[in-house]
Amino acid sequence: MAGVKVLSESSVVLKFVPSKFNFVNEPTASNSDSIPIIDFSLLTSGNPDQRSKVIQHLGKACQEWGFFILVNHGIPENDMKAMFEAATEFFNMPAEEKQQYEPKNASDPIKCGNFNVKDTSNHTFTLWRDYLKIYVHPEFHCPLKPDILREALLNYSERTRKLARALLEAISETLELEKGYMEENLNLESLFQLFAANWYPPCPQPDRAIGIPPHTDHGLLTFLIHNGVAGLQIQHNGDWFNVNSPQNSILVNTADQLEIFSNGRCKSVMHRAVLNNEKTRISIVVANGPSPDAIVGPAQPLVARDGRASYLPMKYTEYIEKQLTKSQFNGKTILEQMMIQDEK
Ligand SMILES: O=C(O)CCC(=O)C(=O)O
Ligand SMILES: [Fe+2]
Repeated sequence: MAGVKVLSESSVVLKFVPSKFNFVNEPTASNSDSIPIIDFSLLTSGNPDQRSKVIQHLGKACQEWGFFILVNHGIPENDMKAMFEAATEFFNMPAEEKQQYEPKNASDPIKCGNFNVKDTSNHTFTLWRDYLKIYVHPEFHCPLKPDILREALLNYSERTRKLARALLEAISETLELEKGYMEENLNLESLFQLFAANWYPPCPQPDRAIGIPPHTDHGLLTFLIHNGVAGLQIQHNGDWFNVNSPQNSILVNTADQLEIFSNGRCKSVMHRAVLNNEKTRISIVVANGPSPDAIVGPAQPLVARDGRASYLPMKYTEYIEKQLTKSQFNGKTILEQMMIQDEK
């Protein structure tokens, strides 16, 4: 498990992508001025008029895009920097040190390596990315090295957890659910948090490989920050868009459990990470889900309003397990399997 980073830094200059990475990519994406931007500070300290406008805007962002750029979110820049530093130190450690985290079971709390997936024609390929994934809540796990990782991660997971709960409360309001309904039903006090650091080295043929192919995330809300190198693309009404975000913003996407809970109102956005041939891209991702034990189905008041449930309920841990063990890039996604077709 030498990893893509080692491969890209070896003394042999790579001109072509080795065949195991080959993935037929359709990298075309446009820029858009309409990707929603949400000012978090107006939710917490705006006047009532400002606040109700942000709530409206937030509801629209979740329903139409399943994605928004969060600014003035209150997480100090230094806390984000600390995460990039710790992740860089981790990826820079010798292979022997990282080897202990090579995945043995899909549910191991700390994993690192690179990832093989199957494309739609059942052909296996490797992603142009090294990753580190850690379960950080309700149980906190952390590699012993590098030393700086533990404190940075404890702090960042706590801050993002608070932010996730505040945003979910606001989203609950956009769904016109009673205050506390989502908190209680999904037991957000013990919300599940998965931390991931993604390392995408420069790629000699960026359109012959991919960082992460199109997928949706399994939780409620995913937070992503990156080192200033673009690469995230999202799908909207069938077209792909580049996400160009202001410095220090957090990219937030609505994920599968929120689509299910909202009975289809919030959209779990399809997204992918593309490569470039110049710069290493690093992304720091926190996936926030319901409590692992929560049974997630459409919220009852919404089912009553709609006259039907559009998704089947499932325990969240089972959902994660299904997604981890079945390649979602091949055939029906787990989310599609949960949908109840309209009887017409
Ligand atoms: O690095 C990115 O831009 C995308 C990461 C991502 O989608 C994920 O980790 O689920
Ligand atoms: Fe993702």
